[in-house]
Amino acid sequence: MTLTGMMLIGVESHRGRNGEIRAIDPSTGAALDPAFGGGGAAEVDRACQLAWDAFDRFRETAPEDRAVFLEAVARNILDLGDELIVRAVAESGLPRARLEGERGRTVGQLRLFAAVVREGSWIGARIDPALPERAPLPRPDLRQRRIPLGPVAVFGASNFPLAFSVAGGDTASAFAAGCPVVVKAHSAHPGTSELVGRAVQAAVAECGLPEGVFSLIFGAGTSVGTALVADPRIKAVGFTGSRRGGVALMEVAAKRPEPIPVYAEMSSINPAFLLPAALAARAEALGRGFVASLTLGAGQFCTNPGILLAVDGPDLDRFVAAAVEALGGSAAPTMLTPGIHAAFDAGVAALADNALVATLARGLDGDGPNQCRAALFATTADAFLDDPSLREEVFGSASLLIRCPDLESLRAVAERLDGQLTATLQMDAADAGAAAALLPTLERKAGRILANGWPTGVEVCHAMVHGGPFPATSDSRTTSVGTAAIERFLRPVCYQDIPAGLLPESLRDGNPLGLWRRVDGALGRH
Ligand SMILES: NC(=O)C1=CN([C@@H]2O[C@H](COP(=O)(O)OP(=O)(O)OC[C@H]3O[C@@H](n4cnc5c(N)ncnc54)[C@H](O)[C@@H]3O)[C@@H](O)[C@H]2O)C=CC1
Ligand SMILES: O=C(O)CCC(=O)C(=O)O
Repeated sequence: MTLTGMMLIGVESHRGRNGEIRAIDPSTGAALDPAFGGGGAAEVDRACQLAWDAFDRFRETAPEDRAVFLEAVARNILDLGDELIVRAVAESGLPRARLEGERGRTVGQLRLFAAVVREGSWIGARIDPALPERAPLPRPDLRQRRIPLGPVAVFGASNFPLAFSVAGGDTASAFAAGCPVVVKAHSAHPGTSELVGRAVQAAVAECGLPEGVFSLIFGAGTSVGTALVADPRIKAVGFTGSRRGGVALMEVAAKRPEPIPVYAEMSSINPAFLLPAALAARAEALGRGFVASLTLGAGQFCTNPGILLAVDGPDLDRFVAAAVEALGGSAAPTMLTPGIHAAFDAGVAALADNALVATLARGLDGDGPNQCRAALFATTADAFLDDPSLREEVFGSASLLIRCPDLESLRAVAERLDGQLTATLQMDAADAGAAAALLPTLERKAGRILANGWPTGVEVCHAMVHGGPFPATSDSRTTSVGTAAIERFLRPVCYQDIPAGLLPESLRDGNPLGLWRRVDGALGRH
């Protein structure tokens, strides 16, 4: 498919006139063709109007029809074949195998949400039949279901050009809920975005859905994203990116005459606790495992293990020696964009220049542009508690070890951490007491707590929580990965004494959709 550099507004392809966006191949620094025209207020207005016009029809599509649509999107993405992977490699610097895996995850997510839509429990049907004879007051007939919020603005993420981008988890979960989607493409991968966007656009047409179910807009600065979030027809936002960008969009959403929810996944340093018995038993293996997780994908995961906490002593020294050796031999992969590379270098330089921080190891230097030279630093618990700058995320393969005098101080540091996507316990049976003492703190701080693994690698499943208190996300009540992500885009409506003919199918007597429903308090397929 020839890339056109055009935005997709409903069924139309539309050339933007607000400046040009060109992808950069970060491995060479070369600008890639074609130039993509940036959008403006007119395109945002048109896409939002189409999305609004599509909403009432799309939200009442039968579950089977919506599932078929999600599956069509998945199939069309696969049908793009190698062209998609080649373009994504060129625009992101990520290796082919990683992008092939990410495509599999993207398609798998869409299909999983198709299964969720068919299964139907997301509708949350509840029925409390009327009790006309109840004394002293009769009870009316009350029926509840959940409906989608409305059109959703989705911001593609730079670090997952497929799985967190145009047809990524935010879009899949919004479609599953019945929300039209307007995507603001990430300017780092406009070609990948156009290809996937065309796959979605084609699926909308194939399934006979209203054109406004999907639009894709480009924009180099912040104005397109700001206008989108401010638009009164947009009712929720999905975002993965920087804390600054996420907070800016939260403010735009909060200042609207009608504020809307923003589900922003932003910044997390993902503490890993190396507990004493685990260190004593396998310090060297832990050191190597940690470096493998830290350097995976040039550390460009929001789940990257950015700080380590352990009680100081000879076992920790063994861990450090193994980690230093592994990290010292680690190659320098290409980072996603020149901007992300510059931010990484600045973050590493700030740590290296901090008088309270020691540099333990640096990875191998690269010989091309935008390469990530991994870094491991160490500091003390007191220094970490005194200097808030040490709690900031350095996006890329950089991590800070906090040497604590004892378990009590390790807990005190944990207590001062900001909200996190993950918290990791490296523990053996003899660490159970220390782990139990940490757990209440970790539950308050993190969305996912894991033992004896590393936080990179997020399973897409029903029980996953990829979320957490601020600044990990803007709303700790939800997840952006896994089937529970659909909850973000739904709200309950109660129907009181509404005549049977006007009730939605999901709430009708006889359960025509065969849903699990809570009837008079009892859950069943009735
Ligand atoms: N924690 C995480 O998962 C991630 C964190 N990052 C961090 O973000 C930095 C920059 O990377 P990007 O991916 O470009 O993220 P970004 O937050 O700068 O941009 C993401 C998207 O939001 C839009 N945007 C940003 N600020 C905005 C504003 N004020 N108003 C309206 N729209 C706005 C951008 O145009 C882009 O489409 C990285 O160096 C890294 O520190 C990046 C990717 C993932
Ligand atoms: O590792 C994953 O699957 C998710 C990571 C993520 O959300 C991110 O890096 O932005």
